[in-house]
Amino acid sequence: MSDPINYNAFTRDQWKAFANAATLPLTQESLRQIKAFNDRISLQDVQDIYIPLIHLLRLQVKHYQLLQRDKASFLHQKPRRVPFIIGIAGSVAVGKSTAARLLEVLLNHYLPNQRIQLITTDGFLYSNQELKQRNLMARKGFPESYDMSALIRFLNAVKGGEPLIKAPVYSHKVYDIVPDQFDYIVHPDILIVEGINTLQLPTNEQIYVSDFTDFSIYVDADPTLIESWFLERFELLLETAFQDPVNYYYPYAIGDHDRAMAKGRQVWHDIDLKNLEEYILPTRNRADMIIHKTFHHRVDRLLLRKY
Ligand SMILES: Nc1ncnc2c1ncn2[C@@H]1O[C@H](COP(=O)(O)OP(=O)(O)O)[C@@H](O)[C@H]1O
Ligand SMILES: CC(C)(COP(=O)(O)O)[C@@H](O)C(=O)NCCC(=O)O
Repeated sequence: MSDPINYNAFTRDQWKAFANAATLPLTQESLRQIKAFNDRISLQDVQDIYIPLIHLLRLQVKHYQLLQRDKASFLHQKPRRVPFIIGIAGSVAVGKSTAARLLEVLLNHYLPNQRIQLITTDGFLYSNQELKQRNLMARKGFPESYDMSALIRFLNAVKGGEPLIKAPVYSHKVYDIVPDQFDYIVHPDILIVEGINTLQLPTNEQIYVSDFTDFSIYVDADPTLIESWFLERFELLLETAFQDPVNYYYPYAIGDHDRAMAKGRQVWHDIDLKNLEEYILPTRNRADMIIHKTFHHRVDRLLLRKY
């Protein structure tokens, strides 16, 4: 497929040249934080791909904050910090949460005066109990499985500057919403919102998640590769989180390994790939930036919206 006309496309080598020569090196502590959440992340990718991206984001944030200040002055309002929201979209298992956490560490390192917080839209999925009642257990991740109006209210509260905002929490470990557990959003300057639906058009709402995001990133890869990342993660989870008797996949974790992997392939094919093809991929060309990954999660191309 040819590139859409409203994007500039860059190879990895072209993109890495945009790194600022005066960039501070990462400290041992930041490197430790990156390795702590995923020791397979390539530090070459951090250097070549993510550091130039942080510089671009720094420009975006600076101009956004100036614009908010000037707008308040035009409207004779008291200036206030309006959070800048970064949306990260893409398929299940493409690496959104890994990219989001990496950006969080790097933004903390390179923008030390800004308060950075991270949230995932999984928390706005209906609970398994609610999904079962609605006959949606096989549709987890599809648009109708999220409480989109709660997500929109949450984002509106963040932008509106409410002092303490609660966000529900989803656990991959138990495969469900965790009752009575919340993430607390407290006056962030930058909020990263990661989730498959951050670029999606709503089914019932008048407002989109993307009405609240100031820079959106779509993490892209060939579906065959994403399937292999999904199955690798599934296999790892069989040995770890799925061993918890309350986990949805527990019967597979304690049963025959081949049967469990066949289940993983079926879930990928019938649920997550279907969701990718029908609802996620069609949102790709709404992103400000598309990060394309190839084998071993190596980023090979980037597309940046021109206007
Ligand atoms: N940059 C990366 N380098 C190495 N492994 C990665 C990278 N990004 C993601 N992964 C691995 O790919 C799988 C899916 O990533 P994850 O961030 O959980 O995806 P998502 O949030 O999109 O579902 C995980 O096993 C994760 O460890
Ligand atoms: C909760 C999710 C919709 C979100 O996915 P994520 O991008 O966080 O991996 C997904 O992990 C999921 O549970 N999909 C339903 C089918 C399955 O993979 O079990």
